[in-house]
Amino acid sequence: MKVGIIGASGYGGLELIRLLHNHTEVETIDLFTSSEEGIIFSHKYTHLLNIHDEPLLKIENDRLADFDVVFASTPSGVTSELLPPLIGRGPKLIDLSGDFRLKDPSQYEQWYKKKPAPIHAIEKSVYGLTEWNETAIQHAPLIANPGCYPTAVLLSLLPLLKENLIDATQIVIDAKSGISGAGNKPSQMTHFSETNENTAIYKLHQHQHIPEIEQAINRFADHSSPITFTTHLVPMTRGILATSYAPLNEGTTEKQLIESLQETYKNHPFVRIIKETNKFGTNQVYGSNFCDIHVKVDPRTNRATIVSVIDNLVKGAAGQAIQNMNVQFGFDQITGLQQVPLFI
Ligand SMILES: NC(=O)C1=CN([C@@H]2O[C@H](COP(=O)(O)OP(=O)(O)OC[C@H]3O[C@@H](n4cnc5c(N)ncnc54)[C@H](OP(=O)(O)O)[C@@H]3O)[C@@H](O)[C@H]2O)C=CC1
Ligand SMILES: CC(=O)N[C@@H](CCC(=O)OP(=O)(O)O)C(=O)O
Repeated sequence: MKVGIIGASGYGGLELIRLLHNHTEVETIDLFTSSEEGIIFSHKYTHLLNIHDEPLLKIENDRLADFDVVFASTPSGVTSELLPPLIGRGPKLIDLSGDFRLKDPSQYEQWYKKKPAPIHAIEKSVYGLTEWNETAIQHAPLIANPGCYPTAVLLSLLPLLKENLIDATQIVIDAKSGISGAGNKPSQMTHFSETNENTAIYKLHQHQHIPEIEQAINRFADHSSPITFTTHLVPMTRGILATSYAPLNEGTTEKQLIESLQETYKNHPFVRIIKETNKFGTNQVYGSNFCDIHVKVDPRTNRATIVSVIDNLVKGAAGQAIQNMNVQFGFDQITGLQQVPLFI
């Protein structure tokens, strides 16, 4: 199949390239740019020498319409204009940005502070949390790939919320991300001298993933309480660790929590439930499409601590996008995504 990537030079784009090169069904990968047309890609990124020595292409709808699938990995506010004219013109569309995730356009305006996508396009888009929305993804013309934090949080919480094992009104989520989550554009926030030897909380109560997580909890687990969600930047390149705390509902045991997770994901190869562990961290999924989940009850407080880890660029972005492509095209979900984590 023929693949096009818009935003190829960004972190999500580079990860798509890395993973798609091992995909047995992919014949060609063409790379698009909004700012560096004609630049030889391997001159910009030496690690792609002898792999992508062709020039970057200008983004043009007629050209994009020829692909089987087009991935867009661009900043928010770009695909809301770029992709709607391509819906139904041929390629399956997979958007890694937040532009089509929120079903209520006023929420997008409020949290992203940008103009929302046209409502007809939002209505056609399907939320790409693969393990929870596979049937809809199969027929979707446009996939709204989930945010990195929501992927880690939702995969760990949805089974327990859906089965009413934990108190949905009292969820507190404390999440930490590596710096690649902020993309390749340098900023004050990601400057080495301000991130090295530092851990910082950011976007307190204002993070754009709050409404995305709440929307998905409502949709897939039928609870509508607001969540407390905080994000932290830690001095590492990749990885997200999300720790959620929730009181147990009457009668819930730790065994039930573990069994709920195991049962939910028994046929899902990328979600691993880690039963016993003293150490649980982002390096156990680094470079892979796994989401690992661990849950433990504190009998002193009767609260559950639910921890999950992903690689933000793989399961949190490019890997899940390719998993969704596999579902759309009827390939085995693991095709191209069997990388063993780079532990050390
Ligand atoms: N980094 C992460 O861990 C995750 C990111 N995301 C989301 O995925 C998207 C991409 O993220 P990421 O790769 O990190 O971002 P980057 O900033 O690293 O890359 C974005 C790329 O988009 C292209 N671009 C910029 N402006 C435009 C424009 N106006 N039109 C077309 N293309 C444009 C640029 O390439 P060029 O100048 O060549 O056009 C740039 O390289 C974002 O929306 C992000 O929020 C989602 C999950 C995780
Ligand atoms: C470390 C870091 O800055 N991470 C980004 C995650 C970006 C992302 O996935 O945002 P979208 O919803 O726009 O896709 C953030 O917290 O905003």
